[in-house]
Amino acid sequence: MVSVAILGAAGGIGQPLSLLMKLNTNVTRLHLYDIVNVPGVAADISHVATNSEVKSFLGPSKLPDAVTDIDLAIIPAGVPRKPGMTRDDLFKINAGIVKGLVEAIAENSPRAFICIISNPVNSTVPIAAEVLAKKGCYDPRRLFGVTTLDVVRASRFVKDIRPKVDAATLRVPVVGGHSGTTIVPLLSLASPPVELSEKEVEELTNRIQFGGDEVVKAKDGAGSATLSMAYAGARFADSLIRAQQSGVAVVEPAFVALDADPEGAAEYRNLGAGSLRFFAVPVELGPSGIKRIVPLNATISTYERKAIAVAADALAINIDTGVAFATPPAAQE
Ligand SMILES: NC(=O)c1ccc[n+]([C@@H]2O[C@H](COP(=O)([O-])OP(=O)(O)OC[C@H]3O[C@@H](n4cnc5c(N)ncnc54)[C@H](O)[C@@H]3O)[C@@H](O)[C@H]2O)c1
Ligand SMILES: O=C(O)C[C@H](O)C(=O)O
Repeated sequence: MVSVAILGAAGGIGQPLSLLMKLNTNVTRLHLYDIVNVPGVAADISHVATNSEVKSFLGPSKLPDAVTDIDLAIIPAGVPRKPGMTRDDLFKINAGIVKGLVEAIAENSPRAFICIISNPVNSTVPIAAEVLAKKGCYDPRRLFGVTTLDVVRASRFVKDIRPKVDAATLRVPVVGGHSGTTIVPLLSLASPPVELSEKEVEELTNRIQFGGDEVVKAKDGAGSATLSMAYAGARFADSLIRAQQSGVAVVEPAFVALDADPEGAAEYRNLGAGSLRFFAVPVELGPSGIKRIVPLNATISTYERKAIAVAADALAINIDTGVAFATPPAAQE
């Protein structure tokens, strides 16, 4: 029995993500919540011939029911970028949306896994952590910023310059955060290994860091990545569900609290994460969420080390911004 709530289910990501979760045969109940249009989305998806039940929840008065008795909440609610905007420009609107949704989850399903897609992930995840802590139900092993799209892009973009590579099985670790230069692909640790020149590494790194901008530009005012994000979000959710159900180790990247596994985090702290509370790392998932932060067990290049240092400076600001929003400085005393 796996009950999943998608909050923001009528949106560009929410709709295809809801469909993909309806196709997931491990899901038994699907709660679709939005502040607009969600009855139609739910009615439509409910006709797909899989065994799960689909229920629609429209508007804030239905939010508590939408998040009652759920195992997993996926949050793509909020505004997307338009050309010329950074993800941080979305903070003003999305911070409050994420805060309200996570409060409702904490009150009604305090043990649910929470996957946050809403940008800026580098700040919305710290907001969620603060909200959960205030509600007395924060477990760092159960809260995830979804960064799967970054590794999906990394695999695909390598394929673009090395056509013989299998994009579906190539794995490139991506660490740091989820915006611009906070996204740090570790191409030297691609598995299976890929030989790349210095110039290729620089160009690929830049493309992976700014892959989101390619889509924002191409959509020309109509939003940002939705379909590839729905694929990435469904992949992450499926990994989480499989790990919980079967106990089989599944590794995925995510932007998580490093204190979910202080021992596993040590290597990343030495590589440049320093004292940051949150960082994107590969995590091994198990029945209770994060089982461990997976070590790289390898030496990264000087270029990658420098990129992590750049990422860490920006991330410190993003994380502080999120924490200060959820717990204003006067209240932190
Ligand atoms: N983590 C990632 O890799 C990643 C990738 C792509 C997009 N995103 C982010 O995901 C978010 C959603 O993008 P989109 O393209 O689906 O946007 P969208 O505008 O198409 O959809 C957002 C949906 O959220 C709903 N919504 C707004 N306020 C809400 C509230 N308080 N409660 C519930 N639902 C609410 C809207 O009604 C809408 O249906 C954006 O912030 C975007 O930047 C993240
Ligand atoms: O680029 C964006 O604003 C959306 C998302 O974070 C992405 O990486 O595609």
